[in-house]
Amino acid sequence: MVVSPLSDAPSQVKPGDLLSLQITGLTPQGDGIGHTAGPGVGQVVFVPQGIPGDQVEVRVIETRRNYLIGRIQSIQVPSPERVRPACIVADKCGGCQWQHVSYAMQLATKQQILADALQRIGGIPLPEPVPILGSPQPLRYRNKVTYPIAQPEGQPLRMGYYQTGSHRLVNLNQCPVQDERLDVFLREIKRDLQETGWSVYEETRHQGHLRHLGLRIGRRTREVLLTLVSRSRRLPQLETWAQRWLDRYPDLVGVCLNLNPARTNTIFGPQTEVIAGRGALREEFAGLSLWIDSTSFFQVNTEQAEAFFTWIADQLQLQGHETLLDAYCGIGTFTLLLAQRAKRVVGVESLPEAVLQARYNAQFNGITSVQFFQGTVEQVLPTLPPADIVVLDPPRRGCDRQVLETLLLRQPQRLVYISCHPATLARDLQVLLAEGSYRLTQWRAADFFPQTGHVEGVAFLERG
Ligand SMILES: C[S@@+](CC[C@H](N)C(=O)[O-])C[C@H]1O[C@@H](n2cnc3c(N)ncnc32)[C@H](O)[C@@H]1O
Repeated sequence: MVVSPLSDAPSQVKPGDLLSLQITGLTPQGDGIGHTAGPGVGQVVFVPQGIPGDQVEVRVIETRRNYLIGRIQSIQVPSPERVRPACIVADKCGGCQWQHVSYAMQLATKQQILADALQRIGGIPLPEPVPILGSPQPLRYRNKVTYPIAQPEGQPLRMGYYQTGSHRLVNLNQCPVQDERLDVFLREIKRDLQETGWSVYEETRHQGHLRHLGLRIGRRTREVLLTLVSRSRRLPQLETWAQRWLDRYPDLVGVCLNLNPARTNTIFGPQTEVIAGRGALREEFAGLSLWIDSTSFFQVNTEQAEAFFTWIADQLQLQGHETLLDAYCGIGTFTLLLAQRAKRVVGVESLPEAVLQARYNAQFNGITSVQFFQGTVEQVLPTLPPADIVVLDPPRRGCDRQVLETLLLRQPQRLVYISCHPATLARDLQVLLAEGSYRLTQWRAADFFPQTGHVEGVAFLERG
């Protein structure tokens, strides 16, 4: 039965019904949003692969209390923003969600996602649309990839990304969002891994060894670091294979082994050893020369991180006499950039190996006006002398409540909150703005992950 949305009452829709819909919204997960007719705007229908502007006929495959899920049967009128995906497995691979959406629409949607979070979760009225900094490259931007490996019984070894919402691997031979110089490693190392005869990890039984292949590239230096993640060291002739790869690829500077014996979805385990070559690659970033190892956090989109961090530093208009605290500083990427413009910068980071790299990077670049502390921001912040400006760049879960309370107590003149998750940014801003001691002076979105629904945001707060 085809149900016209104009005559349809929401409660009557059943699995199997056909609906004719106009798609008006897009979720970060890549689902189009439409509405049935009915009282008010009708019932929400999520339509995988639908995009705003599409007129579609969908088959209802699931009915829930508050929404329906429909599968596209036919696109009656395609949206002008619908584009041909750059990737041949875009409809299966869970790596990207928005390959079929024009880059202009991706940016506009990300602006809206950040605005919605700030307004609805943070209760922050926004007088104007949120500006956004688009990525210099919408494709071929990733400097790092980590591929799960699988080998179903009697079949060739597979390597790629999981299908959306599952642990079924989509086998890849190239990926249009990763640096093109990594494609050859993906193809040829996969072939070699099959030849090694190493047993591949099987997650349901927690058996086998080889789990992931990690690749990282210095976009400016071309240096590549290859990391195998394994449940144990039982990979016969690993050293021979590692040396063979170093001899074969002039840009490959090191082969590492990360041991992850746990039954977990977390990719890296706590221990990494260098099998051949070096354990870190060198990269040029905003006038700095950085050393980056295989497992520490480094922004995945080098050019965009450089543009965004430089823009943020420009907005601060540092005069050279300020003291700053860079909380959640990773390997000191932003800390060292800021140190070139301020009197003194302190970085705080929980991962010991990232702190070691940050200290080494400071020394390597001849920067003496920085100091790095290892520990959680919650623990370390109360012990530090006051800073004029505090930069926060926490992981997706946002700041610990204790961190926000310490900041409200200490009241630094300015706060800069950089975030990779609009919902937690909005939640934390609401706390910081609640008492009226801070006001929001500027905000902006940035696209670090084109072809996906992820969006970064930054908010500037000033005391008084
Ligand atoms: C989003 S990254 C930002 C890194 C850095 N600002 C950059 O752009 O390269 C967040 C960092 O916070 C660290 N981290 C996570 N929780 C932390 C905590 N409670 N205290 C200190 N650092 C933490 C992570 O190890 C990671 O390096």
